[in-house]
Amino acid sequence: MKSPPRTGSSGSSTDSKKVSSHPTKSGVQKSPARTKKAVKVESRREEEKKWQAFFDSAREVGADDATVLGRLFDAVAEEGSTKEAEESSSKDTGEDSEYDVRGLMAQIYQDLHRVATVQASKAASRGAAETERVALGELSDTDLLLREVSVGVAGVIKSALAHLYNPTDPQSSEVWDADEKTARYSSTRDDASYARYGTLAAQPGGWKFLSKVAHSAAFREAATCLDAPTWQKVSAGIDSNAVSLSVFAEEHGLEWWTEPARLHGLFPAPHDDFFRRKYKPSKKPTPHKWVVTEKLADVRRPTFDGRTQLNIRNNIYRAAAFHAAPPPPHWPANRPYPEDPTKVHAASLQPCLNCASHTPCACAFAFTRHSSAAAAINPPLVELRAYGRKGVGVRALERIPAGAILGEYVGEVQPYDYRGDPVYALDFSIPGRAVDEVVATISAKRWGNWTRFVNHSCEASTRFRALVLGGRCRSVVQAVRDIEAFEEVTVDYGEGYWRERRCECGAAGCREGRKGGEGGEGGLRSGDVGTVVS
Ligand SMILES: C[S@@+](CC[C@H](N)C(=O)[O-])C[C@H]1O[C@@H](n2cnc3c(N)ncnc32)[C@H](O)[C@@H]1O
Repeated sequence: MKSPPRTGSSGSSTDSKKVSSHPTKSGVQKSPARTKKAVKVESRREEEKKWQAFFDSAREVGADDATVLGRLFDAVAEEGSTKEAEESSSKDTGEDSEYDVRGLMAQIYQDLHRVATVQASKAASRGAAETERVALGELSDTDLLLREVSVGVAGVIKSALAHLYNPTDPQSSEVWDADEKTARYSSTRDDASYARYGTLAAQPGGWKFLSKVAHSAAFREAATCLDAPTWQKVSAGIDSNAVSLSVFAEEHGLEWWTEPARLHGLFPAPHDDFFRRKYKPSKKPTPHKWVVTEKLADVRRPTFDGRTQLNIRNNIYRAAAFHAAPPPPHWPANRPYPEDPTKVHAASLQPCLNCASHTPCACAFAFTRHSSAAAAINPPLVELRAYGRKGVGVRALERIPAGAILGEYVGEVQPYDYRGDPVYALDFSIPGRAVDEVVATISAKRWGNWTRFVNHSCEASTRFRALVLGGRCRSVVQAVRDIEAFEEVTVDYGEGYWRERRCECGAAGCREGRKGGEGGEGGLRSGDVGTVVS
């Protein structure tokens, strides 16, 4: 970021200092705690993998609900007996075998994202050929997945209605049959999920929330399969993230109202109030439009200087902003000025990340969530969230692996000495040249994307990296280590940024603690922002 302001996006030439120069990164002070934590995280990941594989097999295309549930129950029973054996041996090591609530929560966000994406691709491909195939009974994987989801959502809503009609006797086998609009006997009435869904629906805004979260298979499976104490923990997680989950579903364009609308006639007053507003099919998804407030209880739009901050995909260059500006001291002699400094002029020092060409090319980032291609942006599931005195920050909603490029830092391209943005201005130097050879400023105070909200930490989880792609010089945000789900994503703004400000990152190695000490403010050079650990 601009240190008071001038720091800089890191150039490759100075990439590797921070980790080794940071005492706490050596792991010496923290190693016992970290080791224990690492073991726990690893076993949780293994557990996650196992469950994912098993959910995938249980959800194999074409399996009907009864089959899927049958497999789930079998697997849970099997899991139970293995766990018992594991628990008796883990007592020796003093480790607990707690249910991974965090992993489940992350899976719910992933499920909602996946369904929204599949719905969107389905909507985009709706055409004569598709209609014909469906008429012929040739259902695609997408159709089958969406069908499975709507059956699941309808099941959740009907169960919640059943609880509503008969809440007092959870063991009663008389249930409300939504299709026949009558009470009938069911062998599944003792399924705890009725009361669990019913309780969620009974809260203010509950039907709407339930209709959204019901799109997650992990949520439905948890509500059906978990024992009471575990469900209590899970529902606490769901309750405290209800606003976040709800906004996430909306922002990703999840079409959540179809099933409740279809079952509209079953809702008794006053619950049918829920349908007063007519929901329209989703517009374009608009991720990162809202900030979830600190207690995760509400949302607001992000603002700066009283104006709403808006999202863009690419840098905005206005030639007029450069006409009166002097050329930067480091502007290459063989290049005309003014000119868009982010453009590759004739031959770039660094080759294109994708095609290795040094001359301008037409490559573009592949926006693919789990691609390992060098030129892929893996847009992570993240949300904007208020973090106390630090203001808006970014919360990871899934685990992000080290090395992933998370996004490009974009904004308005301004001259190198621009002073109109004291907060979001990022120094921009040509990739391959020294980071302090600043040739432009990327100002994101009004236009930008979620990366502008990444707060600083002296033990950051990402770094700024300057690179060339598709005839453009770019600053991207790249993970320098694995980032856990629900952890705040942070970056190091560089020493200069904090010379006249107070860092509140709270990291053990925070430079704030060294200020005024033994003159320890030196050390890291501007833009010296860590190395990728992969
Ligand atoms: C690039 S912005 C990050 C987004 C910003 N928090 C917001 O609300 O829009 C940088 C500003 O965030 C705040 N900030 C970020 N990291 C901080 C930290 N570690 N300690 C204190 N304030 C921080 C400071 O106000 C800083 O000028």
